[in-house]
Amino acid sequence: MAEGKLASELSAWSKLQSLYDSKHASLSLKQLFSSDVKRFEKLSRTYTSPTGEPVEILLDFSKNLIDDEIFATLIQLVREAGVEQTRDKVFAGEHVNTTEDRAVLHVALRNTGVEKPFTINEPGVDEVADVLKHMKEFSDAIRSGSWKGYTGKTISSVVNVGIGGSDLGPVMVTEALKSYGDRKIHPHFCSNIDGTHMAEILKECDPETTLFIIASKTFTTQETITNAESAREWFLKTAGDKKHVAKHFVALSTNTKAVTGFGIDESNMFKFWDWVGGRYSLWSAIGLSIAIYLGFDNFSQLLAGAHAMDLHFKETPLEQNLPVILAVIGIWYNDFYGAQTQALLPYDQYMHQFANYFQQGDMESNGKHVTKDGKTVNYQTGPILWGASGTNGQHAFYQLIHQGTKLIPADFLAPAQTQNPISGGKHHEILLSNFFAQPEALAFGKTEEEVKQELGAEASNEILVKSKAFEGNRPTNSIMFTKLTPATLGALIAMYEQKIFVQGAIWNINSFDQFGVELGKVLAKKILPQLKSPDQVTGHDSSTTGLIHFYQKHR
Ligand SMILES: O=P(O)(O)OC[C@H]1O[C@@H](O)[C@H](O)[C@@H](O)[C@@H]1O
Repeated sequence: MAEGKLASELSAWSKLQSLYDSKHASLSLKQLFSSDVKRFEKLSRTYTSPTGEPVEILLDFSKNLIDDEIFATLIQLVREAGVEQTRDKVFAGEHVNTTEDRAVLHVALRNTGVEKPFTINEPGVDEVADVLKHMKEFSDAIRSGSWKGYTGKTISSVVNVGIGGSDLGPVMVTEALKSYGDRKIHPHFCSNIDGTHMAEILKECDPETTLFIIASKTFTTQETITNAESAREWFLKTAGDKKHVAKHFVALSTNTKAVTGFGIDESNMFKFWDWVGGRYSLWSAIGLSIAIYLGFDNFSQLLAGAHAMDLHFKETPLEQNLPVILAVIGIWYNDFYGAQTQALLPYDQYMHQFANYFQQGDMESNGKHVTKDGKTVNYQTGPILWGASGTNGQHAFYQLIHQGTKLIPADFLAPAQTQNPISGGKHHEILLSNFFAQPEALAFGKTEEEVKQELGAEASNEILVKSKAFEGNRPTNSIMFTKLTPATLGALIAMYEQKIFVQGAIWNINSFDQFGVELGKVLAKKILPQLKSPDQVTGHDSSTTGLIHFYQKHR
């Protein structure tokens, strides 16, 4: 076990460096495939959910710049870094979030009412079932119409007011599982402090039929509290009496005092615990808007799908373990090839928020340069994560992935079955043909010879030949699943969560704090009162002062 060590001090790390040095110039996907007809068989894994609804996920990682020796050494790195021991500490409720002295137990949120639950003894874990029950009762009441607004009408708009982890998960999941949603209920998500966000949402809502869910782990986040106050002001303008707030405002939080201070009744508060990180909280009470929109059964399926992936992650040998494989492939490019980014490219329109969601999940978790022992790392940590849904990305940024100067490892994801087989399934076949074609083109490219053959008479135009050639050898993972069901989505999210965990454990950083977001918040609070007049603008550099003065002149 590697406590206290930088990843670069591990012997597998040095071995990977020398493998990179000796092999990278000659590693060719074309050659790797032609020399081994069983490459796909060897370098792909099928996940079958060990519990719950049947979920099948195929991870094909054969189109990566690895051979047997590199893959084995990457797995050795996981062992040497003590990832399995750290994983077991997480599941045992040890305080692996050391800077905040907290357990990290989002796995406990999806561990209730499932087959083969883990035994986790941490205060609060025994309350999970009660909160889920409360969420079920409440979401059922909203959906059935038995919960009435202050004038006796049923609820038709639900506005989740939250930001970061209290927004992105519900936004992504309600979009991804829209085909399971109740179209009589319109979900809205207000996150930005920009008044435009709330103002535009309120234009679509009626105070008599709108429920506001104030979602904030801390209940101190400036954006959320300000948005919540404005929503309450808007509501009271019509409703008049403050007693009506109880029918239209509920809170999701760990902070009872601040919730009741805001005027929300404790019985309308859905609690969670400090061992739930914001970016891992969609499984908690933060998922209330999901449960209302999809129904509690679908929400439970989402949780059960994630639990099944947790079981796989905890119990499957490293070489067969999906999150582990994704993690080490990512490290290979991030730390040895110098790749700066990682693209997530789902070929499913419902997943159009997936990359946005994991921008917080990955970048807030692993955007750290200090190890758990306070040392500064001498290697790259978290990648820049980005992406968009296919085929839209193809017509926008794929040019750079295919022919640009940067190496962009990319995960392609797609369902075998569409939820919308319009025009006899024609759309889905076209979509999937693109999903299959892009990784193939990226891996194998097109030689100048092939271009010349195609060009015929124009083949003597050397510039054209060079411009039309694709060098290939650009790595991808392809991830296919049967259909985007709630359980499948739960498994996919958990798979990436655990991938992020494995990478953080190898880099020996704390993936569960986020102090990097604090400084800007503090400075903004200092600046806010200074905006009133130019003579109050003090204590800044000339650039910041100049910008504030410009605003004051033109407001
Ligand atoms: O849920 P809260 O407490 O309002 O926090 C919202 C977000 O606040 C941000 O500052 C944090 O970086 C996120 O991790 C968090 O999700």
